[in-house]
Amino acid sequence: MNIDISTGKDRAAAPPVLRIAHLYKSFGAHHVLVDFNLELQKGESVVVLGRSGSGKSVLIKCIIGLLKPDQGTIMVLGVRVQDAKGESLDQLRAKVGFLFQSNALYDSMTVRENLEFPLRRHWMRLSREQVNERVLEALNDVGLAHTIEMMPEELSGGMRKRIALARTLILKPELILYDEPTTGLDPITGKEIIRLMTDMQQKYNTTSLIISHDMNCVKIAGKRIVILIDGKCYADGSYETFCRSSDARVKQFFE
Ligand SMILES: Nc1ncnc2c1ncn2[C@@H]1O[C@H](COP(=O)(O)OP(=O)(O)OP(=O)(O)O)[C@@H](O)[C@H]1O
Repeated sequence: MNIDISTGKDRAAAPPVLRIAHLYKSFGAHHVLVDFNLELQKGESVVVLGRSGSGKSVLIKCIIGLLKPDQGTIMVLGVRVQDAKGESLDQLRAKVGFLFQSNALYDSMTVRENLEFPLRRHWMRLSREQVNERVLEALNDVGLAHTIEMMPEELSGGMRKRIALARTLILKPELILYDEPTTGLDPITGKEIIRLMTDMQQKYNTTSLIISHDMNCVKIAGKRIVILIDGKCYADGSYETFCRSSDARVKQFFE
């Protein structure tokens, strides 16, 4: 049996939410991802840790279909991302949430309108009342119901990150991809965001893939950590295991 360290479940029992097999991506002679492999089961939270320029963003862009891999397979919820087009790509995108490093809020829209936007795009059949309920639930989840009529520019960086998280959660995604979620935040606010992410992951039993080089993020959110070195999954384990590692390339992150 292949037991998952974060959920205690047999990895082989259910199909993975995300399966990346033999992924290669180069830019000219620069080989960024070289036979990268990773599987995430439902409910898992995995942090991909890597130095600046190691290929974390390239990895996430390949997963969401923004970059085309040179070789390999990326399966998200049973769909091969490289083959998904039109309606099937749209359906897949509704099930995968993405928290951008920049938050990507619309500055000309209120918080309410920012949250309604993805709902209107993917859940067109919801009534006005249902939309209101979903917006309020998402805002309550992140503790910011009082900001509903505010503009993004009136919010602090930490609040904007929370609103961006609420906007991701509103579609109740099965998989959430986080791109450096603590960038630009002070360490205390950063920790609050990570705790909120882990609370939400438990509440909705979502699967999370977080790319980061913030060790607070790794410690709090990463029950399972994958270290990206030389374009590969160099090591896969827990924070505690890596803290005890004698491998110099692992130790450089955990010392
Ligand atoms: N579109 C592109 N064209 C050419 N090279 C690219 C492109 N996108 C990324 N790269 C290169 O791929 C490498 C990995 O970039 P990537 O943005 O994935 O790093 P990262 O691990 O996310 O770094 P950071 O933590 O600093 O954000 C870099 O050397 C980068 O210059």
